[in-house]
Amino acid sequence: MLSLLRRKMLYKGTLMEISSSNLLPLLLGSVGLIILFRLLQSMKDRAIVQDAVVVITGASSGLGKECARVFHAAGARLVLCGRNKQKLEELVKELTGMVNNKSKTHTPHIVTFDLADLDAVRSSAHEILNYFGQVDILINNGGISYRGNILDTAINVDKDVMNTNYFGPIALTKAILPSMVQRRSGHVAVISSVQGKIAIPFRSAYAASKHATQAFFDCLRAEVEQYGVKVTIISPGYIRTNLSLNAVTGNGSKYGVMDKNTAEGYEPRVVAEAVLTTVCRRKKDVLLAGFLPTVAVYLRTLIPSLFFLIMTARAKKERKMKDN
Ligand SMILES: NC(=O)C1=CN([C@@H]2O[C@H](COP(=O)(O)OP(=O)(O)OC[C@H]3O[C@@H](n4cnc5c(N)ncnc54)[C@H](OP(=O)(O)O)[C@@H]3O)[C@@H](O)[C@H]2O)C=CC1
Ligand SMILES: CCCCCCCCCCCCCCCC(=O)OCC(=O)COP(=O)(O)O
Repeated sequence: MLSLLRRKMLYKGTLMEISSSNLLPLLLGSVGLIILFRLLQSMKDRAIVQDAVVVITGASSGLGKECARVFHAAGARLVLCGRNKQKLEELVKELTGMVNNKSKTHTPHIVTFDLADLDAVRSSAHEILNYFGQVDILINNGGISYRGNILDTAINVDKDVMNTNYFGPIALTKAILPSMVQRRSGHVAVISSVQGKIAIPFRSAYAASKHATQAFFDCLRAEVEQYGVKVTIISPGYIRTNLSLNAVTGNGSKYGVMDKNTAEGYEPRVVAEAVLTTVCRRKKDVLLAGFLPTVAVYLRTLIPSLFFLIMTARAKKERKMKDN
């Protein structure tokens, strides 16, 4: 007992010595080590992406556009997908005009198709494979949101949202997957949402499409791991993009409002960089959200009755605000 006490004092004595005379060099050394570690990790990430064929859907705006910037800078051979050819061409112009001293960069290739048109999705996948011979990383990002009350929403709106957010991405994945399995290599990433893990009122079609996405890609991960194909699901909270402006309402019209939550959301650049590191580090499932949404996700699993109460109160509050 006595010897233990003495050792403790000695330990404390050493600490005191360090804190009084050597604290600054120790701190500087630790910071230096952290910086070196980060630098080595980012070099490793770049090496994975350098020259890789990376397909990004929804590359014409928001998160997809930012992912294009980040992956291009890291040296990827990009395939930029979307419906708007002009916007994609402007992005290619911007990317090819960028000066990059860190990586060898490539001129991106454009493929236009509507994710809701499954035949177009399949033929575009074949076009990409014919052109590049392979896809190393597929980033299923393109999507649309929804604002509406279930009672007033036409079933065609639910179908449209499901086609764009779920059937389109899974059709693209299924068309590209056999070539990945054959090569015993490839990575499928999907941008889901916090709403793929919890359902919030007045987002039924969107939350349903993201829950389906989570389920499909969880199944896929388990099924293709043995073939060397990796699957990553990224579920962000609000991001400052045009998502709410482009959202569809219950009667199929455009919502056209920049919501406060969206405007105050994450910078797309921050999320795009997280997508790069998440994919490079082969993470399986990543929630990119603040404190409250994270608590809400845990609450949904651990105390569902409380979560449902909170959501009912939220629906009541939102309806009241709309009525006033
Ligand atoms: N912003 C946010 O708060 C959050 C967004 N997300 C997810 O991030 C992803 C990207 O959205 P974000 O950047 O925010 O929103 P944007 O509206 O800015 O971008 C959506 C992209 O998807 C494309 N797209 C939409 N519909 C179709 C379609 N039918 N066929 C082909 N492409 C289509 C658009 O291309 P175009 O119209 O030019 O064809 C556009 O490039 C989505 O999956 C979204 O669910 C997840 C969590 C939070
Ligand atoms: C301390 C205990 C309190 C616990 C309270 C927890 C309940 C808080 C509710 C939080 C709800 C968060 C919703 C987040 C939604 C989100 O981030 O969605 C991302 C999107 O995909 C945005 O799409 P949208 O079209 O809805 O803008």
